[in-house]
Order: sequence, then structure tokens, then C-alpha cells
Amino acid sequence: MPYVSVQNLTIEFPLYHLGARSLKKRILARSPLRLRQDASNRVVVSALRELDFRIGPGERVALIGGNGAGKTTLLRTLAGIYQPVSGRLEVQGLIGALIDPAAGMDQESTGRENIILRGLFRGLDEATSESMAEEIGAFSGLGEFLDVPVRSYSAGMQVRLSFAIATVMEPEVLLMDEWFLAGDADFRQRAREKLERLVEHADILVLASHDMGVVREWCTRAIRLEAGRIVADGPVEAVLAA
Ligand SMILES: Nc1ncnc2c1ncn2[C@@H]1O[C@H](COP(=O)(O)OP(=O)(O)OP(=O)(O)O)[C@@H](O)[C@H]1O
Repeated sequence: MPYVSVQNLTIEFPLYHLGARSLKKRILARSPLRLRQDASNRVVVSALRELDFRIGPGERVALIGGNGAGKTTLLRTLAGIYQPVSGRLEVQGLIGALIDPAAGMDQESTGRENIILRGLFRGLDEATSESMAEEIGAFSGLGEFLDVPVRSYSAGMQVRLSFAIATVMEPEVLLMDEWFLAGDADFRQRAREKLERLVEHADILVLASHDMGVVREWCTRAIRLEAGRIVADGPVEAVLAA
């Protein structure tokens, strides 16, 4: 059964190019909340600090919190994009990440080639991957751009393609940033039904959002982050009321 297990998870980003020692000193002298000096004397940003939680099958979890709270960093960590500095992370199940539209795409290949590669990666044979490319191509509305290298896509086109790929991949653990729910009205309307099916099919949804309407509509549990720490975790209404 799919699950997400996080124990004592800490993520830090070293800040290179700070240059002069006096600048480092000035930054650290402000006794900042999130910046500290590590064992190698580098200034690091503490993005996530000692997180502990477990998500089981059937849970729809919202990550909420103000700007810089750590929502996107947590999503990217769950997706395997960032390595924890310490702690343990286990994700069981096929992951679908709708976080950064360009992530996992080969920019030099066409949209169609990217779809076929994903299909092969998922273990489908060539013929099935190719027919999947037709299906995705039609749904994404990319038209003639399906056979053009992804590097020439607009941001909106990349979102359409990654969303369409995710719907066909049918992930068990769906990680999503709320702006994937945005997009132009026409696409949103067509995507809505697919998204509902995608979320329904996924055993676990983790959605980062600022929009409490979206959180209430899509999620059953909320984790509130503040300055990289969990300050509340429970049923959506209880966490929003706290
Ligand atoms: N690549 C990076 N290098 C250095 N610091 C980073 C990096 N990515 C994130 N951070 C820092 O980690 C912290 C958490 O950022 P994150 O983007 O996860 O927040 P967020 O909750 O998603 O914010 P927002 O709602 O504004 O998108 C912030 O202090 C940010 O400055």
C-alpha cells in the first residue's frame, strides 16, 4: 500500500557566493531565524526543520503556510528532487509530481518524444507509448507544437504537457503545487474532470496551496508550516480554525 513516511527530516541550502567574511558576519549578527553557519562555516538556509509525519492511503493532505514557510521545498523533497541533510524519508508508490512544469522533461526532445519516453520508463511497450502520445497530444491541445522541442514551449504549454502526462501516468502518490490548478480558463475546464479522476485514482494527494477554498475542496487533512517547522497537523477544519 502506498505511504509517505517522514522522520526528523531537515533540509538546508548552503548559500555560496556570499563573498566577504564581513557580509557573512553581518547576516549572522542579525540573529536570523532561518540562517545559520554549518560545520564547514558556510551560511545555510534552514528550509525544513525536524519534520515528522506519516501519510497513509486515502489521505488528501494540504501543505499550508505563508511565503517561504517551506511548502514547495517539502513537495520537492517528497519527489526526490532534494536530498535531506538529516532524517529519513520513505515514499512507497508511483510518484506523480506536478511541481515544476519543466522537471523531468528533456528540453531538446519534442513533446511527443517526452511522452513516449515516460511511457517506456513506466514499462509500457513502444506501440502503447505511441498511442498514449496521441491521446495526450489531443487532450493537451498542443496541436502542432506536440512535434516541436519542449524548449520552445511557453510556460503555459509546459504546464499543459506535464499535466497531460501525469493524467496518463496515473500516479499513486500525487504531489502538486496549486498553480497547476490554475492555467487558462479553457484548459482548466477541460482539465477539471481529468484532475478529479487523477486525484481519485491516486491513493495519496499532497497539495501545496495558499487558497483555503482549494484546500477545503480537495483535502481532508492539513499540515501548517511556519518557518520550516510543522505547527499544526490534523483535519482541515481543525487546522484552519487553529
Ligand atoms: N534553492 C534554494 N536555495 C536557497 N534557499 C532556498 C532555495 N529554495 C528555497 N529556499 C529557502 O527555503 C525556504 C522555504 O522556501 P519554499 O519555496 O519552500 O517556501 P514556500 O512555502 O513554498 O513559499 P511560497 O508560498 O512563497 O512559494 C525559504 O526561506 C527560501 O528562501
